[in-house]
Amino acid sequence: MCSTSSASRTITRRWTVAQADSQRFGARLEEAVDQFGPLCAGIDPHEALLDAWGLSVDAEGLGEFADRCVEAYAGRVALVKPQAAFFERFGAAGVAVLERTLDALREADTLTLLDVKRGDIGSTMAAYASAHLGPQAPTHADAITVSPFLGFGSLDPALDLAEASGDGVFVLALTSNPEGGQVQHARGDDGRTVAESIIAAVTERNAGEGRFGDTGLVVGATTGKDIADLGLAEALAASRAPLLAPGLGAQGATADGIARAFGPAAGLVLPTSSRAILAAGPDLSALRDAVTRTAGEVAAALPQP
Ligand SMILES: O=C(O)c1cc(=O)[nH]c(=O)n1[C@@H]1O[C@H](COP(=O)(O)O)[C@@H](O)[C@H]1O
Repeated sequence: MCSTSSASRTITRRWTVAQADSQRFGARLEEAVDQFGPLCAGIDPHEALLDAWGLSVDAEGLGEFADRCVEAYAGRVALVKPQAAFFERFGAAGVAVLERTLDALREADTLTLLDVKRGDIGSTMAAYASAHLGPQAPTHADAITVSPFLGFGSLDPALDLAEASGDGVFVLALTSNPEGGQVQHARGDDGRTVAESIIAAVTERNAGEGRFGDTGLVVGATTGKDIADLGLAEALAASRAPLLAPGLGAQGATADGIARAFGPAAGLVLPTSSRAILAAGPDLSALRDAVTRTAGEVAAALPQP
């Protein structure tokens, strides 16, 4: 009797842990990458792309653009990254399109990373986080990008809400723009670069997690020379952080170049492309072909463990 109830408690506990685990962002991402490969496809409705697709440069054109992206991306890639700026520029109507886009991808079981690069003092950060993380959030994504340059600790409200709700956070570390080094390569009193300190803080958060922790890092696909010069490849490989690597295609990075640049960390990289894929639109089958081709190139260059 006693042993039966202890066995059933063990089974219940195992089930609860397994259920919680499958709801964690890192676990969901791992499943998606296993199924679709590591490509993250971006939705960046630049004005030039709206024009090229024959759409009006307003919330209506934006809505048609985003709907077409959902049709092309859903069920074809591990992760889709809408860039909030291109929606917010159209005000409330643009934000409504963003909400509808995130909901449609969720309905299709495709993970979303909302690129909002939020960063503020902790109390304000909590409000930013509640806009996007957790099921109560009006503009809910599976993960968001955040900026740690007000100090890593200022991100705590977002990291804590993500942990509580099973969502993820991607922390900027080494960005793809040339100006980033001015801040990210600077060294603190301990001799470490800012980028290295951010990687260390994320590694601490991901301790004990599976292949992907819930806290990712953003490391531009074009930063190969910096990764080598600053000696960061081993630290990235040990971080358990999904490594969002924007810059594939339009910014000059290639899938093979990303594999070389990240070396031992290559198995954690999510190469990210927006304009290079979107240039294939507006024709839906051409857009789908571009997604499939890019996903194939990325999967071949970055074999999964
Ligand atoms: O956080 C990002 O996504 C990001 C970080 C970075 O270092 N560089 C970078 O380009 N990005 C974003 O990634 C996307 C790159 O778009 P494409 O250059 O068109 O592929 C844009 O949405 C950028 O805002």
